[in-house]
Amino acid sequence: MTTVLIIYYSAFGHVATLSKAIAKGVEGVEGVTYKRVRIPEFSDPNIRVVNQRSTDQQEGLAKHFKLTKRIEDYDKVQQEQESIPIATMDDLREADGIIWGFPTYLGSMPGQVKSFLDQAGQFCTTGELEGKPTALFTSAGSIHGGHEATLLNSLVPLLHLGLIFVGLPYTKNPEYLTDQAIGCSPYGVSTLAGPDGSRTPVAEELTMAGRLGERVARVAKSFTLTRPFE
Ligand SMILES: Cc1cc2nc3c(=O)[nH]c(=O)nc-3n(C[C@H](O)[C@H](O)[C@H](O)COP(=O)(O)O)c2cc1C
Repeated sequence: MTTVLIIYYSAFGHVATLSKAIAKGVEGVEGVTYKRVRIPEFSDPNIRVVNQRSTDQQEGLAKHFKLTKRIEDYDKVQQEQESIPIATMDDLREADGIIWGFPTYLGSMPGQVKSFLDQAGQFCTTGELEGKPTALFTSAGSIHGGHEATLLNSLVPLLHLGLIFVGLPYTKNPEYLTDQAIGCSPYGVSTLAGPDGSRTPVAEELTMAGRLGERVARVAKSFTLTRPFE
């Protein structure tokens, strides 16, 4: 059996929702299963972004663009995810394919994810992840907030690890060829949380998320059978 690892960090649940849609796509491929794990929050509460704003800011841009929603929402999402296992280095070793998901923070990956990836730096020298297919998904506050930039710049560390990037091609994903503000692009899956975080992933984004899972699953299965890099 081929196993695709879906590894994610989510503060307010948008990325967690996408991870479930991706899992459905993976398990739709015969002979492939998935393991869904989460990258943990920083153990020091003082450096968690969610704690930066203890009171609502009612002035200027902060009134419109709420980077962090209410702490109650954050706590609820974290509780819902308690049953999801914490990601380990062995999860990466054992997977035949790896799909990474995280919110867009300042047009890039959150520190929690970078910190986890830095631990995985050991695999640059051992080569244990080389040749495994990989893909990315993210959530951003706004259509112009850098979801595509995040997917693109997050590819860099994955290439250092020798992973083989799988995107989301045009002909199979006509939904993103639109003038409507929805996520997803050739670089991977994305959703838009909205400036106040109230938007949830729409049907088109969830459909494309499933297709990305399916695509990685097909490549991983094929690599498992043919072992092209051995
Ligand atoms: C520190 C921080 C930085 C953020 N930076 C961006 C950004 O650069 N662009 C953007 O569109 N949204 C930005 N956001 C909004 C998040 O992307 C949004 O809350 C996220 O998509 C929600 O995903 P989640 O529900 O899985 O946590 C930022 C949020 C935080 C907390």
